[in-house]
Amino acid sequence: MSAELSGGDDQGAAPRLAAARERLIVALDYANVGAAEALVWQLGDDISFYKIGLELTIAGGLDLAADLIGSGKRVFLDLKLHDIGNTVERATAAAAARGVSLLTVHAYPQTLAAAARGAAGSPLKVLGVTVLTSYDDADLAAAGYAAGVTDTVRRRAGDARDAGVAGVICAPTDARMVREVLGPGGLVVTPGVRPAGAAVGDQKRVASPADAVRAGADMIVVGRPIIAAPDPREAARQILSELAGA
Ligand SMILES: O=C(O)c1cc(=O)[nH]c(=O)n1[C@@H]1O[C@H](COP(=O)(O)O)[C@@H](O)[C@H]1O
Repeated sequence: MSAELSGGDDQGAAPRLAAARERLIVALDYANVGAAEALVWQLGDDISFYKIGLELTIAGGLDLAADLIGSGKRVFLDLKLHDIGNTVERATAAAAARGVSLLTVHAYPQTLAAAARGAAGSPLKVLGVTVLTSYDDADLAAAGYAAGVTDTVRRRAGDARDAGVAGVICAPTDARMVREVLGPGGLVVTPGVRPAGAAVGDQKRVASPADAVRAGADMIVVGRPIIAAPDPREAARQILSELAGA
């Protein structure tokens, strides 16, 4: 273990690092299971929570989800469901039966309510996606929405709260406002996280890991800054250190 992660003589470092590990979800955004498995192996005990999204699910990621859960990791199934209520409810129940910890649906009232029904009685936590972190006001306008990002995120966070789902996905730049809407018990998860100097790519509403947590995020989702780094393990460790100091 690196000196930075072992904490040296600092007695409080180990619990802070343990808390940081609870906050970091690594997005396995790969088109094949072998590449995802290799990264999980490389990251080892540093990472305990992985996100499986659309790309990896299509490539066979549901079997990997089962393997990860079997080996003691937690899995966030990021399918961003949005369909008629019956379909969303049944798909959510199917996700719950697989033992995943988190599932995304788009934060529309009908969809949220259906997902809440599907997850009822299970430990699965449903997260409503408010406004994608790759969107800004102009993108919402282009999609036909009259309201801008801030008002839309606030409204959708309120809808998620009212539907009784566990929480929401939002940009780190929205986290403070969303925390006020959800209250202390709501789960605030933020992608769009970029350590200093990392390429922003297609994300438009971003903040650093430490700023995301200071703004109220319970957990952050990080993909390319780790998985596309020359040394993913070192990149993950630097983010953990930043979170531990936040
Ligand atoms: O639901 C998500 O996880 C999500 C919502 C959102 O608004 N923005 C967003 O980037 N994500 C996901 O979070 C991850 C971010 O990846 P990077 O931009 O590579 O860190 C990707 O897997 C996205 O699918």
